[in-house]
Amino acid sequence: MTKVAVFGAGSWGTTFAMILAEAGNEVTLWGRRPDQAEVINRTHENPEYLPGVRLPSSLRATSDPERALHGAEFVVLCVPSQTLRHNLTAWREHIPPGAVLVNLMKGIELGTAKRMSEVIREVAGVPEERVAVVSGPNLAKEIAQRQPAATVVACTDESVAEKLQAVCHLPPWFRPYTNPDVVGVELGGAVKNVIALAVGVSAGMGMGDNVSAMLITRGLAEMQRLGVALGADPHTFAGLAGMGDLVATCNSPLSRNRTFGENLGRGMTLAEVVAATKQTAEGVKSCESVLALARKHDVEMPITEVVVGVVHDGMSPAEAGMLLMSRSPKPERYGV
Ligand SMILES: NC(=O)c1ccc[n+]([C@@H]2O[C@H](COP(=O)([O-])OP(=O)(O)OC[C@H]3O[C@@H](n4cnc5c(N)ncnc54)[C@H](O)[C@@H]3O)[C@@H](O)[C@H]2O)c1
Ligand SMILES: O=P(O)(O)OC[C@H](O)CO
Repeated sequence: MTKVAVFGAGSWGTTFAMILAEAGNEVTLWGRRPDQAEVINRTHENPEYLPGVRLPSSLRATSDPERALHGAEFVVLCVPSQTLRHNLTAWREHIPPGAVLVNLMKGIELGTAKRMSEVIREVAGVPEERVAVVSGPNLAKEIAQRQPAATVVACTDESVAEKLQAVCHLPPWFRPYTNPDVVGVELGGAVKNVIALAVGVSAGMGMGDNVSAMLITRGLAEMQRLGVALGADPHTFAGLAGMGDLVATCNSPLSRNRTFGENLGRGMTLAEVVAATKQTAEGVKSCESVLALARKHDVEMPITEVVVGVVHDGMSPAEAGMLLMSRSPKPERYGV
């Protein structure tokens, strides 16, 4: 039995912990509130994030990081991206030597423009072969309701990726593929949230499927351009962690990022949308760090530019649309 600690008892952390427990691992789920851990242990439900979903009785919850980490071979991290550095700094002294740290988060750190695996390596002081990423079209609510899903497990050490793949493989429900391209898999997850905000804004403005297809396809081009500049394999973006997640997130009413954008497109103020958003919409903060990364590497990301404009700089959705549609005409494959 493999011992796994999952940090973050929100929608995805709880769902992934459920998959791991049902796959036969010994799983401890850490949440920051003791009352939440107590409710999970007593009722086998996480009513705040996954109401009505029965969790495996073998899944234990705790708010004590040392207890969660004791003997863990895999340490899965699933807190909001902007809180990772602070949290991991507090947890690192209890991480067992040799444990593999697994990133489930889809954000880029504000201020440093670092990917989550970079933050993990830096804070925990572990080499790249001990850091893995899991990312793909994985809307937590669908998976928690036992709809089938596939994902990508990435690690530069393919034997580590294969071990993690085996640990979270749960036929016929959850199917992980491996990929050595950590940079591409991680960027796919972060950039698709920014594009989902744009698609949401257009939907909120009453635009139809041509507009969303245009944003998804040109969003993919932005994602790939940035990825290639950062050394990713361009093929990764045609896979589950690129196109797959982009399509799922941009089209789904379950997506927090798409919904956030939709509310802005309908004319709600930023403050109203923030107040209406109860869960983590990573693109709202990460659009700024994705843009910083693009500028640092001299990569053009026009959709990301206007998303930052609308979300943070008071640009109106109509103005954003005008700016995108008034750009100079180009061949489709210009700069990818
Ligand atoms: N929900 C999904 O469908 C899904 C799927 C794949 C990946 N992800 C990614 O997983 C990550 C987590 O998302 P989620 O959906 O679980 O979010 P969520 O909003 O459902 O849950 C976030 C969890 O983090 C906790 N939290 C909030 N602030 C914290 C802090 N300062 N310190 C410690 N814990 C804190 C919350 O209490 C909650 O338990 C995000 O990066 C998201 O992009 C989500
Ligand atoms: O709800 P979102 O927008 O955070 O998207 C959830 C997942 O990342 C989809 O794969």
